[in-house]
Amino acid sequence: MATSLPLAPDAPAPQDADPLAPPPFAPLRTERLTIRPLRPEDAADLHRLVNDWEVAKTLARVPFPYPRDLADEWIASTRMQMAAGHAWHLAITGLEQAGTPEEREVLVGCIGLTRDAGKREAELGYWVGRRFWGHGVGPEAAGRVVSWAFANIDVDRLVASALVDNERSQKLLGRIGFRETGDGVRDFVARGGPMPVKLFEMTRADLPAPAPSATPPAAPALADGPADAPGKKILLVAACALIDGDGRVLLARRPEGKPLAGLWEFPGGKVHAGETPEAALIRELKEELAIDVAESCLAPFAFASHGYEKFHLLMPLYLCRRWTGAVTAVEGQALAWVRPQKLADYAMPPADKPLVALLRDFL
Ligand SMILES: Nc1nc2c([nH]c(=O)n2[C@H]2C[C@H](O)[C@@H](COP(=O)(O)OP(=O)(O)OP(=O)(O)O)O2)c(=O)[nH]1
Repeated sequence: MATSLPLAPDAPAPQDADPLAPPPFAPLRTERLTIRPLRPEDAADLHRLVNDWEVAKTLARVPFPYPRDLADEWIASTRMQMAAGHAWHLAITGLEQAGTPEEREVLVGCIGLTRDAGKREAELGYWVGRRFWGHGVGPEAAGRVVSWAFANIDVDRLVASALVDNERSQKLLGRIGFRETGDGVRDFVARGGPMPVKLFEMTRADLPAPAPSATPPAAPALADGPADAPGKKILLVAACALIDGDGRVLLARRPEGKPLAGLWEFPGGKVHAGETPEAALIRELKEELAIDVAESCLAPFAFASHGYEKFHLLMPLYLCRRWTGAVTAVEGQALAWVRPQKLADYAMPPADKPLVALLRDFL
């Protein structure tokens, strides 16, 4: 169990909801678990599972014994914090007697992320009820939440801590991509004072690589690679800055499961073998945004040339002010119309940085 899951509503939910906060939380599923917002009717089960010394002693902010009323208060506070985009404290549930007529959902534990918007990071905490220990619930739930977090909330780093004597939790963090960064001390309410902990962190780069997609192959490498990176293939990607009548630029958020998930990008995609960049862009804009663009409306503007770890990206960027159809997030991706001066507020892939500066000056 990572220490920092607060189960006492000690911080009032901020009133100033962040405009980048995601929409209402859609339950996350794994092979055996569902991770969803806590509901008032979870209070009795939550209280029974967490009011257990073996669980409470590993959690920094959980009192022991845990008063029954606190479970109700805590659940109510989690809903406000989530609505404000400040913290996501969620129920981990599973199915008992799955596949039988007696099948029912049971609360297994809780998992939470608390965001520090200023630092673009969030802290992960979790616990699992004692009767569910030893079944891999922790890594299954935590791995899923970590992948969701990088794709959906504005963070570049996740942090966590675990008591020095809680090796099980330390191993779990390592399994899902966290790296140990040092030692610290945390106050543990139930222990009555400070306790030594190990500190952990992970960035987007520590996420396990997404499974390869089954899309048609990109255009073959144009050259064996630039001089600074022998052997690196060149990946040709066509991208577009769509500009609306108010001079705002469309950004799309890379969805969970893709490399660089959670970063905002110019719509577009890989140029397939035999395609021109313009044809690729027209296809991608139709597939991703349901709009029709004529080739004559694509104005070449600039290009990005950037060395990623496994390939070198060559990405022409076009400007487009005319299209037909309403811009629609066909793949469920988040979209944002952004004023050129505000583009730098959005975390984008490193290749895009020079393009953002050029657009700001040009538009
Ligand atoms: N579309 C787009 N891709 C970008 C930008 N900046 C940047 O580094 N890239 C990189 C991310 C990816 O490595 C690559 C685009 O590949 P992708 O996988 O998203 O392309 P795709 O839409 O064809 O995706 P898929 O069908 O293969 O899943 O280019 C950008 O602003 N827009």
